[in-house]
Amino acid sequence: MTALLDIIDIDTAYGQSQVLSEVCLQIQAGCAHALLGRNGMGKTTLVRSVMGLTPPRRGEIRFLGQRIDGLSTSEIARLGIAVVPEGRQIFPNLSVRENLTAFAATRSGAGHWTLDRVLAMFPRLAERAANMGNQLSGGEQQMLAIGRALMTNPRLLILDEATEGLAPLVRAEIWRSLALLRETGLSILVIDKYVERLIELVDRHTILERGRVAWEGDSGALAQDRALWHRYLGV
Ligand SMILES: Nc1ncnc2c1ncn2[C@@H]1O[C@H](COP(=O)(O)OP(=O)(O)OP(=O)(O)O)[C@@H](O)[C@H]1O
Repeated sequence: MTALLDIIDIDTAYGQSQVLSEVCLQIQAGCAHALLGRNGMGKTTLVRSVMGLTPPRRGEIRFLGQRIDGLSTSEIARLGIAVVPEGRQIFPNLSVRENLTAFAATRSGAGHWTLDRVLAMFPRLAERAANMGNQLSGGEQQMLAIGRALMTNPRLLILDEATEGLAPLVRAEIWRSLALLRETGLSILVIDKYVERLIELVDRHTILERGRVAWEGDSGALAQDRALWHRYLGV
């Protein structure tokens, strides 16, 4: 079966500084995958490699069988990969509704997300639909960033530190939304540090250690092996 995303043996560098070495990661359609590792281990760089922002120096990246390393970021996004970046990056001077509709895309066979559906998923955003981006709390901004990514009707949603800096109750709300998204069959790659929540949410995990894959396996195996958490995640 062709994988949805297939990262094959990539090396990625910033100038002289090589950050990723021989990284492989595969996500099947309909699956959720977590990318784990301590700070600075190369998780965001992997996302940048996939999106063509820092293309790999070696190796291949395939999406639905098609090679995407070498394509521009906008071409990759048009194929159906949406990223919710670290730091959210919503438009402060647009309303919630405008932030969402500015990104709407119709792609047959993928998702059919509409403004109404996104607002039904995030009732807090529905209440604040007319508010400006800069009037939202951190959690609401994060929901808006996820909603905006959904409006592109992605085949793969990538979330980089979606719960970073949020209060525990808001974080719980984001985790609930991600679980609902999973139930819709959306494929997800999530970077986060809350390994217990990730074990509940996703099917498979890849742990990066200094830019290399240190471990790969399913939630059952990661849940049982606390030594892995300690060695690679510092928890
Ligand atoms: N634009 C850049 N230029 C040079 N080096 C960079 C750049 N961005 C990141 N790095 C370096 O690459 C390494 C991996 O960073 P990356 O952001 O991918 O890690 P991460 O696992 O996502 O960590 P974090 O959780 O802190 O975001 C780090 O040593 C970092 O200093």
